[in-house]
Amino acid sequence: MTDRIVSWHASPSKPRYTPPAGAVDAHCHVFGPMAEFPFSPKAKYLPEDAGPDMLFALRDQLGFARNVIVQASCHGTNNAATLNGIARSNGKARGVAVVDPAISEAELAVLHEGGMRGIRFNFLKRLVDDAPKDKFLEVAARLPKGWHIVIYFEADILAELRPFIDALPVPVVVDHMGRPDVTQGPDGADMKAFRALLDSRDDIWFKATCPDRLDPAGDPWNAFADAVAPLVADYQDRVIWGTDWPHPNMETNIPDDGHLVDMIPRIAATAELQQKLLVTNPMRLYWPEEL
Ligand SMILES: O=C(O)c1cc(C(=O)O)oc(=O)c1
Repeated sequence: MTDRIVSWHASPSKPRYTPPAGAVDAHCHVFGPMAEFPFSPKAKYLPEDAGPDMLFALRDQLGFARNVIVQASCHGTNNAATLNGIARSNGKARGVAVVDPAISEAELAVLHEGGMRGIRFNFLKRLVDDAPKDKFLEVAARLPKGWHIVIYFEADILAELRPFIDALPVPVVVDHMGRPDVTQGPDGADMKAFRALLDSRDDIWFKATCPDRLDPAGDPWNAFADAVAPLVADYQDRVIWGTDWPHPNMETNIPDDGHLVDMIPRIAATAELQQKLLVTNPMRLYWPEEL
């Protein structure tokens, strides 16, 4: 591994769109700081430090109230950096862990105490060495009460993953909609397959995230808006939103986070949809005791 990557915008703009009170950035990460929380020896990228102070400053600038910090693959199965971010948030962050499937119930309870409310299974070959479905199913069956599974995969393996997803015994949240080709439009093959997945169970949720990763035409990401708005409207009670800051691996076309926030009214046109996307839905998953 060579140089450390800076994958985030140096001076994101102030968004024109103002999120509703209590809005949750429900997909973001922290990197390090490395001196305190070293990266995994198996990490596929080595980022510069992007710690909790930076995350919370961005949260405030963008007009959000809370964060869900998802353990990034560069930290492997050591969740210390993510737990540190949650601990320093004054109750304004919760998280999703990545665990060794052999983790004990006692260790899972410690993660729950630390604010974790789910675990992530990552199927992207460029990010992880292996994704053992049998072991994932085993640990999925013994999660703390109320937890869910976050799953990250690309559209071309959705068909192959269907039996595995069907067997997951808790609610499932799909990262970045399983990376559909948004240039196919709202009725393209990838969106059809993803809708079929959502129709197969009413406890499969998704993140309407990452125009920067999914729309090759770049900002203002018009194909993303066209393809995703109907999905948000049709499945409005099980969709959440996040910045994806600090945008792991984005070395070119790094998004302006203010512009990402300005995508929100384009995929959720009414105040009612925005309230569900940014407040009600993420609160149901991450702070249900407050509802
Ligand atoms: O597409 C990616 O490169 C990516 C990586 C990670 C991670 O490294 O955890 O998380 C994401 O949400 C997206």
